[in-house]
Amino acid sequence: MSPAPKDAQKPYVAYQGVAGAYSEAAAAKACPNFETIPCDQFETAFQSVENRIADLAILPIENSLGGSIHRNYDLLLRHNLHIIGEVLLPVHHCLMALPGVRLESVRRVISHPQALAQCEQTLTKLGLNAACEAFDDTAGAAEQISLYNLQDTAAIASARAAKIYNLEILANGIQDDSRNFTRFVVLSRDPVDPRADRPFKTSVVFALENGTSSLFKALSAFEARKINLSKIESRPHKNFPIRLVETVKRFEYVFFAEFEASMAEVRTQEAMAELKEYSSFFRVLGCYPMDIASESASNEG
Ligand SMILES: O=C(O)C(=O)C[C@]1(C(=O)O)C=C[C@@H](O)C=C1
Repeated sequence: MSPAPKDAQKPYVAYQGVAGAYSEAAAAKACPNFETIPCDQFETAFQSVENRIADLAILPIENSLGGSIHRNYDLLLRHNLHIIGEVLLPVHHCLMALPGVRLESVRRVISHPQALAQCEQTLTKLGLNAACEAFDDTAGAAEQISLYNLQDTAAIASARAAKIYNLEILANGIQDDSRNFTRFVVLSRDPVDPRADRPFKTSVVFALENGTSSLFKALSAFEARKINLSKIESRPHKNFPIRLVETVKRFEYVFFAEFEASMAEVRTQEAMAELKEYSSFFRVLGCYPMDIASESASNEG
C-alpha cells in the first residue's frame, strides 16, 4: 500500500498500519486536526514526509512492557527528520475472532510482534492451544481474519479494530500489565523552536571516540548539571561496527539519549558541548514539548 496523494488544503500525518492501529489512535491524539495517511511500512511513513505527501509522521518508539522498537531508532538515524513532539498512548489489547468462534478452537494468534510480546503471559494463562505469528500491525491482523474468513485464527488488536473488521472480542484487556503504554514520536521536516517556559525533552544520538568505555564519562555531562536522563538506547554502529583493540574485537555502538531539558537552556547547551568532546559523531534528533498529561496518567495506572 502506498500513501494516497495529498490534498494541498489539508494537513496530513502518516502512520504505519491500517485503520484501527494504535498508531492511528496516537496520530489522532497528537495531531487532532490532521487527516491520517496509512502506510504499509515504518520507512514509508518517513518517506511520505520527505516527499511532501504528508506534513508529519508518527512512529512508535518504545513500549512500557515490550521495550524499544529498534527499527524506528535505526530509521531515525538513517533519515533526517526532526522529532517535534511525543505522545504516550495507553494500549489496551483485545483478543478477537470471527463471530461464533470459540477460544478453544483458536489454533493461531496473529498480531504485531510488540503486541504479542505485551500479552505473552496472559496468552499462556488463557490456556490456548495456538501458535503465535507476527503480522505487520495489530489492525492489519484483524483485517486479515475478516478478509480471508479465518475460522481458526484470532488477532490481538484494539477494540476499535474489532468494530471496524466485524470481529468478536474473546478476551478484553489481555496485556500482561495494565500499565501498558506506548510512546510515539511526531516527526517533521522542520524542527520546532526550543522553549524554556514549559517542560521540553531533547533527543540526541552520538558515537564515542573511545567506544563504550567512555560512556560513563560522557553521561556525567548530564548528571553534573542535574539534567534527568529519561532514556538511553544503544544500536550497532553501522558505519564502524567493530573496533580492534590489540587482539580484541569490540562491537561499536551509537547511543540514543533522551533527557528532560530544553536546548534553550544554558545547562543543556553546556552538557551537549561536553558530550561532543567525547564523541566521534553527534546529532540532535529533536527538542520538543513533553507529554506531561499522559505521563502523569501513566503513574496512576
Ligand atoms: O500495530 C499497531 O497497531 C501499531 O500501531 C504498532 C505498535 C508498535 O509498533 O508497538 C504500536 C503500539 C502497540 O505497542 C503495538 C503495536
